Amino acid sequence: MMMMGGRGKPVDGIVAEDVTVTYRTGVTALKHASFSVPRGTITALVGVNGSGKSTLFKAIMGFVPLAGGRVTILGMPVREALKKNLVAYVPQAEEVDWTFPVLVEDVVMMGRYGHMNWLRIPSRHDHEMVAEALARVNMSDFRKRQIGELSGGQRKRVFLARALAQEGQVILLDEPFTGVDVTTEEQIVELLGTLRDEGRVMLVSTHNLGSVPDFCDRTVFVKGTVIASGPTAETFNEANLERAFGGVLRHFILSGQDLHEDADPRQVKVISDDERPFVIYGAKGSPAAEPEKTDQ
Ligand SMILES: Nc1ncnc2c1ncn2[C@@H]1O[C@H](COP(=O)(O)OP(=O)(O)OP(=O)(O)O)[C@@H](O)[C@H]1O
Repeated sequence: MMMMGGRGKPVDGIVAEDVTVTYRTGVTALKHASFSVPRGTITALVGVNGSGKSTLFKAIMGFVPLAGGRVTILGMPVREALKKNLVAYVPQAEEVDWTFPVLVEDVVMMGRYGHMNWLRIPSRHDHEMVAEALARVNMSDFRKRQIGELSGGQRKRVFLARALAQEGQVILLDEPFTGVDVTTEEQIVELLGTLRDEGRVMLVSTHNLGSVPDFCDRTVFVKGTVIASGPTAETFNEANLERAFGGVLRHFILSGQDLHEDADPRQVKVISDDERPFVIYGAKGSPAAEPEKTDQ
């Protein structure tokens, strides 16, 4: 069944309208930011360090008070969506205390807490959901391992499994590809594609610009506010990249024509302001097609 708004309009996944966030220090990290993330899409959140990506996540998670504007999730205020366990968060590696002695399956079970009563005694269904989530990220064999013993990519997959076990309809992923090998990245991208087809909402912050046109239907460019957002095919262009990363990137060559002969054809070449070329990896060519709206 398609979720409908008051006037019969389909309800978007995440809608941020005119959002302003000012920290207690007086720093305004986001000013008048507006964008929407439709259901059944993967949306990239891109911008330089300090541009406000994490702040935007915090606003969606209800972690910071808004100085202005509003955020709705699946047509509900943030508080209500959180209460209903609809929002799952896959954190950056730095936000987690890896020395804390906890097993992989316990981390994933945390995703079930919101579904349990205050005694937090897992039911058979909870155990099944944990096993299924671990299987979906290919981490079943690691379920009895301490989280601290895992590689960066394995840790990411465990937190993705926690989001799956939570049955989050809105999944926020903060830098899921940092410290991850190519195979894990491919597995995560494939899983995100499946979750998209299930009609979930995914917002992914990433510094891996090259892969954005590859797997993100939409892109939100952040620089103290949302400077552009929309289908990747329309927004992921040199003008917006220049506006968001200007000073850092001078050229963004998608054509591949200027690439070295022996370069990987999937490379996208970027030349930084100080003329030092660096390369980020990803496909050139056509961005992911806009998926058809699913009736769910
Ligand atoms: N808790 C806080 N208190 C005060 N200022 C903060 C706080 N968190 C972030 N800021 C400031 O808000 C601005 C945006 O920071 P934010 O962490 O949202 O950026 P980001 O785009 O996520 O950066 P990165 O890519 O490095 O993770 C920065 O100027 C930062 O210094």
